[in-house]
Amino acid sequence: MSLNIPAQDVAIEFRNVVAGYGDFMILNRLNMRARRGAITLLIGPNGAGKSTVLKTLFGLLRVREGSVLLEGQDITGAAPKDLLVRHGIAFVPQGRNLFGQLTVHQNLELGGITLGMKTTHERIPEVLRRFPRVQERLHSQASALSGGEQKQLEIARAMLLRPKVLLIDEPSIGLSPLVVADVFRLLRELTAQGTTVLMVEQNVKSALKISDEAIALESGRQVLHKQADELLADPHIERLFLGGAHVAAPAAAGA
Ligand SMILES: Nc1ncnc2c1ncn2[C@@H]1O[C@H](COP(=O)(O)OP(=O)(O)OP(=O)(O)O)[C@@H](O)[C@H]1O
Repeated sequence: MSLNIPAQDVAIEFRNVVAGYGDFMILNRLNMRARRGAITLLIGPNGAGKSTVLKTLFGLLRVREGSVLLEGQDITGAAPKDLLVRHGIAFVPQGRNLFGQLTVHQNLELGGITLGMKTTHERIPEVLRRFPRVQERLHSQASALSGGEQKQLEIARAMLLRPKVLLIDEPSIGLSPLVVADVFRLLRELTAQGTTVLMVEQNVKSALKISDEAIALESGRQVLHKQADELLADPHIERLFLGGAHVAAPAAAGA
């Protein structure tokens, strides 16, 4: 089951993608499409291959078969640096990914290293306007920031490159619900400006509330692709993250 996205609105497409670690394949002929300018949430049980989708898209895992397309262009086999610089795909992985000993400003400078210092310095104030908490801590050591501020800094650093697509893996880990709400709000703002977001998040119900669409994976295949609000209203929603999303819901009594 899949939502029908007109070809010109498809930002990301996986066509029959096989990818994995060593001899063990995690994505098993995965077909999926994510809409341009939308937040698409990847859900599914542990080990379904959600993070593997992001890593494959960012060129960290080799595509063994099939192809990956960005706005209709074949990007299969491209290196992470090219995906970032030439194709505008940014990746914010799980956990902490900052240079803790450096200041917030220095982390931003490093994020813009491929742009050159002049452009980076022009863009830093522009990006920081959307991240007031990060701006306040500009000259602090990155490791001194709270978990939420660090995650915001990672997103700010990715936004310096004005990516078309932001891949974000489990942004809520270790953050309080209020801070998570802040991070989610920020992602919403980014899509309002045309960025496409593909997110993996265990906090499924909160994430669905700010997502447009959701794709459920099981054993490296898409088993469902629906509007986020439709899923939220589904009384059997738990099956999506426990597995069994493809099993038809029991018919309501009298239906
Ligand atoms: N570096 C690695 N080397 C070998 N196997 C790996 C590696 N990373 C992940 N795997 C395995 O690949 C499978 C899919 O992992 P992936 O992280 O994509 O799952 P996921 O759907 O994101 O689930 P989770 O919610 O558990 O992170 C898992 O069985 C995992 O053990």
